[in-house]
Amino acid sequence: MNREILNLKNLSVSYGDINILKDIDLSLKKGEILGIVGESGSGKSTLIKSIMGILDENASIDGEINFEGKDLASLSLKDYRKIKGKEISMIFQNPTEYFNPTRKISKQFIETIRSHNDISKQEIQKKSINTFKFLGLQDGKKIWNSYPFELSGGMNQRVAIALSIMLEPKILLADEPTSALDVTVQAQVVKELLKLRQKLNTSIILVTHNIGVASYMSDNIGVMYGGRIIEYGESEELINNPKHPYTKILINSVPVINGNIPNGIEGSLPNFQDIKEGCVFLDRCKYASRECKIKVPSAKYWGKSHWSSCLIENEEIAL
Ligand SMILES: Nc1ncnc2c1ncn2[C@@H]1O[C@H](COP(=O)(O)OP(=O)(O)OP(=O)(O)O)[C@@H](O)[C@H]1O
Repeated sequence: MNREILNLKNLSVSYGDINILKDIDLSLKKGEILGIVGESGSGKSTLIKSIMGILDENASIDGEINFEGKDLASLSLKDYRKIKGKEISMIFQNPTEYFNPTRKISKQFIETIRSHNDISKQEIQKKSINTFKFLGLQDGKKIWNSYPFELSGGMNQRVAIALSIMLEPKILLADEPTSALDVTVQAQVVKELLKLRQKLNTSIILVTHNIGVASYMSDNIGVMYGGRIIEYGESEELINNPKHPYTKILINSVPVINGNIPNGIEGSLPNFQDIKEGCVFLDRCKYASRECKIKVPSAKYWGKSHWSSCLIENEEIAL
C-alpha cells in the first residue's frame, strides 16, 4: 500500500469576509492521481493555490495542509518557498502565466533551477533537453535557445511542464493543464502526465471541469461544488455509480462521440456570500426537501472510500 503524502484536514479558505472553501478533507498517496472536478467558479483553483502557498493576499486559511509531517498552512513564507517549486510544483492552465515573454527559455530554466539547487548551467541544459525529449519535444537545443513567443501554445505548455518536473517534485498540481490546447495536443499532454507518474511515481492533483478527462487519468475523483467536496470515490466506481445528484448531472453533461449532445447544466453556482445554512446544492436540486434547507448533509459512505454528502435517499435520484 502506498503511503500518504498529503492530507488536508478541515481546510477552509476565505477572501476577506467571503468563505470559499469549507471543511475540505482530502488525502493523496504517493504516485496517486487525484482528479478534482467541478464547474468554473466552484473553488478548484483556490484549492490548489492553497496547497501551493500562492493564494492572493486577501485570502485567509484555516485547517491543516499536512505534507510529509509538516503543516504547510502554518509555515512561514520563507519555509514554504523551500518546498514550493521543488517538492510541490504546479502547471498552470495558461503557460503565459509561467514564462516571461521577453526572456529566453534557457535563462528562465537556469534561474528557476538555481533558486533551489546548486547545479552548473551545463548540467541544467543537459537535463532540460532530456526532459524536453521525455515530453516528446525533439528539437531540444532549438527550444533551449528560443523565446516563449517563438513556440506554439502546445509547445509552451510542454516546456512549462518540463520546468515544473525538472526538480522531480513529489507532488504536481495541474490546474486545467490541457484546456487551453487543441484536442490532439491535449491528448499528448495527458499521456505525458501519465508517463510521468509511471516513471517518477509523482503524485498529481489534476483540476479540471471535464469529468471525462478526470476519469481517464485519475485513480480517485473529488467532485467540487460551491467550495465543498460533495462526492469522492475511486474513479471507476464514482463514474459508474454516482450518488450525488450534481455528480450525475456532471456525468450526463460530458459529450459522447456519436451520442446525444448534452444539454449542459441548468442554473448557476450559488454566490459564495449567499451560502448560509443547508445543502450547498439546494437551489439547483430538483429533489431538495425541507430538511435540505436547514441541514448540512454529512458524508454518507457507499463503500470503503466512496462517499457523498446528500440527504436524499439515493433510489429517488434518477440518472
Ligand atoms: N483574490 C480573490 N478575491 C476574492 N474572490 C476571489 C479571489 N480569487 C478567487 N475568488 C473567488 O473565489 C471563487 C472560486 O474561484 P476559483 O478560481 O477557485 O474557482 P475555479 O473552480 O477554479 O474556477 P475556474 O475553473 O474558472 O478557474 C470565485 O467566486 C472567485 O470569484
